[in-house]
Amino acid sequence: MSTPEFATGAPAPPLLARTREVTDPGDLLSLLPGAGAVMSWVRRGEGIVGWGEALRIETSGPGRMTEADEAWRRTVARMEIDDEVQLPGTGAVAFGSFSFAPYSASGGALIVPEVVVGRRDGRAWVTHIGAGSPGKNSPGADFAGTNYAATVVEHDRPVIVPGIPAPAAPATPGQISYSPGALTPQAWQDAVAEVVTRIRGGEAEKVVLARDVLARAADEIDARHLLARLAQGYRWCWTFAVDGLLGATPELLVRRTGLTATSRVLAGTIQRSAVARQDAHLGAELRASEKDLGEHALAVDSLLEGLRPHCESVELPPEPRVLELPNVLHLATDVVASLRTDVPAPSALALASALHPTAAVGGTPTGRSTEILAEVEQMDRGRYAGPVGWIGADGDGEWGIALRSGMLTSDPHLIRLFAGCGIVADSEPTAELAESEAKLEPMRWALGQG
Ligand SMILES: C=C(O[C@H]1C=CC=C(C(=O)O)[C@@H]1O)C(=O)O
Repeated sequence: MSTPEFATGAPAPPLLARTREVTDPGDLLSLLPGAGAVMSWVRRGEGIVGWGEALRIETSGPGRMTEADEAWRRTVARMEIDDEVQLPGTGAVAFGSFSFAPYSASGGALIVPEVVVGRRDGRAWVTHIGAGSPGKNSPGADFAGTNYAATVVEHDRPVIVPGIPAPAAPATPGQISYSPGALTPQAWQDAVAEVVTRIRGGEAEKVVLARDVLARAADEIDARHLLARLAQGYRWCWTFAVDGLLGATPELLVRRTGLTATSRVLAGTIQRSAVARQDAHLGAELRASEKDLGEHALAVDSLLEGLRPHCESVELPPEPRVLELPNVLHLATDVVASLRTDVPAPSALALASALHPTAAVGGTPTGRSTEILAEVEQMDRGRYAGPVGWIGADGDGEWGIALRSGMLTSDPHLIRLFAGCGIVADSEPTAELAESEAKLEPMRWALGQG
């Protein structure tokens, strides 16, 4: 399978994207073939999965998202799009993920898969993307190399599209052993204490401090096993996979649908107790916690600051609500905004670029807090806590914040897991370590056998 790459300044090869409605293909994630890169943006059974690489756009540096956005626009302008379904996620689609830090060696990538399968509001579709040579432009075009067998509904008559048999079920990774990443748990607690001292000294108001943990598996790690588990256990999160980064995030940086932008801001956390019925009081406790409300307000403010210049109106509830996940409860605010009509609307990716990093993953003020976390964490976060999601040909798309995630490495037995916690003046190192453990739980669970 070829993986064309091009510098963002170079002309993109012309591509043809063809979308057809199909009968329901069942669980989207179980369609992912074993070999090669897999892509996912799935929540509660809906969304898109993709595989193969028709095109890859790689960028780096502070302009990594805006450059990718421009390269995508140029690519789309030269594409031929034959889309009979016309829903968000149909037609030409690129999955993407971008580093948290501007100068991270991880940079960012937009990947156009060869095959995308999606489901939304009870309708399902398959998109094939390939070289748009003249012979492939006819309605009955043959997409060589297609590896998805689908029943396409054309003129109300099912037509079988040739393909290879359904993929075999992914293998479990076997026994897992964990070891500290950049900092041991004790060293990370010391780092939390240092950040608290710096915050009390007036250097910043809030700093989100992250840690990494290495998970080594006895057998090779199959991303599809992790994705299936995450989607099963964390249905209300977005189960994502792009370029080796995968996870189940509860936080939506921005979704653009036409002139509407929506966002789900999370900050302020309480761990759930092992016994669900002992949880009843936790939501009220979280909603009354001055520390958590303060952390949350800063995250909302940072989002609004980035969003307002692009909007005619912004709506949000006066108080955060409590979002219940299997491992933690979060304070959550859903924001809905109408984009300006007097200027061309920024794409979903351009909006993600304008909003990243919010104080849910960076801190307040943004500049100083991100300097502090870079000094104290002693690691490159890579793509963790950066924007992850997808963009369509019209600029609509969804970008989450890559939380509750792991990055596959060149060693097929090794994955690097991440979790971070908002640190404010009255944070307590032991409590923050426990909170980070709770945030690692989805990925630990996904690696498990159960
Ligand atoms: C940085 C993470 O979570 C953020 C999102 C929700 C709640 C958070 C908190 O309470 O600290 C964090 O701001 C993470 O999961 O790695």
